[in-house]
Order: sequence, then C-alpha cells, then structure tokens
Amino acid sequence: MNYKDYIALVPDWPKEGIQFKDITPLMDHGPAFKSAVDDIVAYAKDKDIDVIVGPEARGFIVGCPVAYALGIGFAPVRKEGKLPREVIRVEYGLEYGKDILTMHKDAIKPGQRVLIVDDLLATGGTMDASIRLVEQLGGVVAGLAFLVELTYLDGRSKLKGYDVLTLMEY
Ligand SMILES: O=P(O)(O)OC[C@H]1O[C@H](OP(=O)(O)OP(=O)(O)O)[C@H](O)[C@@H]1O
Ligand SMILES: Nc1ncnc2[nH]cnc12
Repeated sequence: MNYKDYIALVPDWPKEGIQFKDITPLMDHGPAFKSAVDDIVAYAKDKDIDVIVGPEARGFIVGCPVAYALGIGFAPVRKEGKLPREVIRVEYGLEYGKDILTMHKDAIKPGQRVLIVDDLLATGGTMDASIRLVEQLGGVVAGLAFLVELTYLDGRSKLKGYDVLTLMEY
C-alpha cells in the first residue's frame, strides 16, 4: 500500500513556511488505516512490549489501536494541566513552538518494556520528551514507531540508540 496517497500536504499551515502533513485522509480510509496499524503491530510483535505510550493528540489515534490489537495497555503523554493525578513533566521544543509534556507517575512500572507511538517525527522534540518521561519512570524504551518521518528536520539525531520504525518519509 502506498500510504503517501492518503496524506494531504497543506502549504503554510499552521504557519507560513510549514508544509503540514495531514494524516486525516489515511485515518478516514479503513483499509489504509488498518494496514498502517497492522504494520506497527507486526513491528511490535517480537519486542515483548508491555505497554504502548502515545503523545497527545495524534499519538492517541495511532497508539490506541496498536495497544488494542496487542491486547496490552496504553499510557498517555499529555500537555500540561490535562492529567488529574500526580505527574512528572518535561519541557520540549516543536517545529512550530514550545510546550510541556506530562505523564502520570504511576503510568509505567519500573522495568516495563514500552513502545512509543506517534503519527509523525519532525524535529524529534516530542519523542525525545516522551522517551525522557518513560525512562524517568523506569520504563525500557524498546521501540519507537511513526507513520511519517520528515527527514529534512533530522529528528532521528535526537533518537540515537533507539529502534525506530517509520512507514513513510518526506
Ligand atoms: O517531532 P516534533 O517536532 O516534536 O513534532 C512532531 C509532533 O508534532 C505533532 O503534534 P502536536 O504537538 O502538533 O500536537 P497534536 O498531535 O495535538 O496536533 C505531531 O503529532 C507530533 O506529536
Ligand atoms: N509538518 C508537520 N505536519 C504535521 N504534523 C507536524 N508536527 C510537526 N510538524 C508537522
């Protein structure tokens, strides 16, 4: 399946100079969405994953069906002020801004093997922050999976030493 057929390229959004890669046509196409989720599930299969972690909001869309297919749990990474109980927090940079990400303190048990899933790797700031959160809680990051990688932003340089799957590159 050529997944790029289901990505809409939107110029100058959300800011001038940014080309936004819109995954909603892929989500809207049952066979393409299922195939993409299945590819990530296949990648996870031999990694003995205990829990899927996904950053708000598009990481939930991709990560939750992966967790469901594997029959394991999903732990959310959320922007500050969204999680109701005790959290740990990290600051991070984005292609178009800066923010704080948090996880519940009890979301990961020490030693649990984690696959972190997101829709897109841009500068790597979100994934780097998510890795730091998981590792602060004692989790073992066994893999990172994305639908889309923007190679021109070199997010991979922030992910050295980690096992990475991406389904399409721009
Ligand atoms: O590699 P980075 O430079 O960190 O960029 C990638 C992140 O940016 C987008 O999320 P965004 O923060 O826009 O939030 P959303 O999913 O709620 O739209 C995207 O879903 C990734 O999580
Ligand atoms: N260019 C882009 N398209 C879609 N999501 C993004 N997140 C960060 N950069 C992005």
